[in-house]
Amino acid sequence: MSDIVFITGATSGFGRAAARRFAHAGWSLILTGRRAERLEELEKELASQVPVHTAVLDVRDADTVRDVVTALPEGFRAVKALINNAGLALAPQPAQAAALDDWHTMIDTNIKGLVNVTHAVLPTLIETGAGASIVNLGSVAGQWPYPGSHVYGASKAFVQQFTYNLRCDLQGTGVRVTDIAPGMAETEFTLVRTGGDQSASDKLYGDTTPLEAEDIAELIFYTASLPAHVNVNRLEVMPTRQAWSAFAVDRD
Ligand SMILES: NC(=O)C1=CN([C@@H]2O[C@H](COP(=O)(O)OP(=O)(O)OC[C@H]3O[C@@H](n4cnc5c(N)ncnc54)[C@H](OP(=O)(O)O)[C@@H]3O)[C@@H](O)[C@H]2O)C=CC1
Ligand SMILES: O=CCS(=O)(=O)O
Repeated sequence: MSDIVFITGATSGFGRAAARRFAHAGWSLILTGRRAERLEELEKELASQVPVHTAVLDVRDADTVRDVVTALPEGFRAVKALINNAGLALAPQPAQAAALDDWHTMIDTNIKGLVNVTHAVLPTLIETGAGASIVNLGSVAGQWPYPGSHVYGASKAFVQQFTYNLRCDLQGTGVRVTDIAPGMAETEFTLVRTGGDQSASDKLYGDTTPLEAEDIAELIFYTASLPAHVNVNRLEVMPTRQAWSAFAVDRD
């Protein structure tokens, strides 16, 4: 029987690229996200290669998360890797100009959503034992502050600390936990962050060489397919052409 991976946010970006990477390696796929038509397209693309189960899932809805996990069909229950990828940034403006709703949406998705899915899948991962993995998508924003990151960066700092704390509690179960923290990667991320501003997205990723979804998918797959005794705690990765900036000073 093939290994089984459960991916949140499989309809775009890293999640969709990860689905293709795991399929290439012969894993069975549980693909989730809110956009049903995208899930159908991906299922059509990959179902000739590997068994695929899709479920429309908003990670913010803890009851639905629980139902989807409980209702996994025979052949998809023994999950070996959970890829907690669903997430988003909103409100690129400074904190003082951001809408409270946008802050709540980031907290509900990036923190509570990730917690909802982890809590629901954890018993299965513990049953799987040695070689099982949780791969959480954090961000460089969880470690490094920058203007306009406010709640987004703070939500990713949660992801890092939750990852480390899970490691402590799961010691002895065989379940590995990793925080993958990418820098700038060209996906639909900036389109979502800017409320659909394609030119802002093109500008951010233009005239440089950002990471691609496939780069992160490769790291996700690598982390989850290492020998069972190896746990990558955190992987921070940037494009070669991205680095940190200087401290900002307010002058007269
Ligand atoms: N691109 C980047 O520069 C970086 C991104 N990240 C993180 O990587 C992860 C993936 O982002 P990326 O692929 O770039 O962005 P995309 O916008 O391309 O993909 C985001 C995915 O998350 C899903 N998603 C969003 N909200 C929800 C929700 N409430 N319930 C379920 N699924 C949801 C979307 O699916 P749907 O809309 O169908 O629900 C989509 O599949 C995110 O956690 C992001 O914060 C981290 C560092 C860098
Ligand atoms: O998480 C995404 C990368 S960044 O926009 O915060 O640099």
